[in-house]
Amino acid sequence: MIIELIDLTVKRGHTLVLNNLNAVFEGPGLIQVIGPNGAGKTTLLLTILGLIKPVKGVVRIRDTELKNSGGGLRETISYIPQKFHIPRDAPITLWEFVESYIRAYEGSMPFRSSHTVKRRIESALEMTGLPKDSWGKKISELSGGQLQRALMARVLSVDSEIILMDEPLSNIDPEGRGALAEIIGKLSSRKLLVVTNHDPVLLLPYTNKILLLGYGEYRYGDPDSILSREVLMKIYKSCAIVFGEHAHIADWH
Ligand SMILES: Nc1ncnc2c1ncn2[C@@H]1O[C@H](COP(=O)(O)OP(=O)(O)OP(=O)(O)O)[C@@H](O)[C@H]1O
Repeated sequence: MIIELIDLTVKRGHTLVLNNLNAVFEGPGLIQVIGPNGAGKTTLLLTILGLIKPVKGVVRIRDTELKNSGGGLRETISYIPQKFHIPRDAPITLWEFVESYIRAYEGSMPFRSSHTVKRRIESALEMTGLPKDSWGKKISELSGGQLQRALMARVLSVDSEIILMDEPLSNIDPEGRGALAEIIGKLSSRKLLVVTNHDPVLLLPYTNKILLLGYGEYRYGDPDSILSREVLMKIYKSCAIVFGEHAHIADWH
């Protein structure tokens, strides 16, 4: 799968967030999208999803095998949002939260047995480290980190070719972060993942390219070229703390 961003220019209100952005995300592989708060990471994902209309330029999503085929490919995208509001009185359990995603995602596909669906839900919940005694809990009673894992479980339970993840590790404790990073890494060998992040280090071993956004500016390339002292200091300014030849991003997110 390929996502092409061509002259992509996006405004939120009167703010120019993305300015003439050109990049090609090619899968399978992991693309990290980094940048300071408000740089446009979420905006980019929403634009790829077609939820925000660019003022100029286009997003093209196509299959490497079916060049220029177009049409219908948006169904192959899953999305993990950064914020997910659950009404306090929502009656749905964690199990049903994942199940409903499979049913919605595969609504138009041939009927699958409840047994297969059950196995996929169990496996997705286990993979994300959600304990069995939480599976029957109301989704509104989960902690922020558990909800983040539940969102990941939903995506793992289906087989989309492209997955957009908005800060999937941000609410997770350090041990869980390592485990989820490993899951993300494994997925990236089969799928195209576009992951926004504030700290690129954990996912670095799996990362093909990094897109660094910086208020209308951007840099796109191999991790080595983007995580260089010069590039980070240009975008993060005083928050890029330099230790010898290395730069560290101190981001207040
Ligand atoms: N609904 C909205 N209406 C108007 N402007 C918005 C809206 N949502 C975001 N913005 C603005 O768009 C710009 C980019 O926001 P976005 O959420 O894409 O940044 P981000 O890089 O994801 O930030 P963060 O790291 O804080 O999650 C910011 O200036 C923000 O204030």
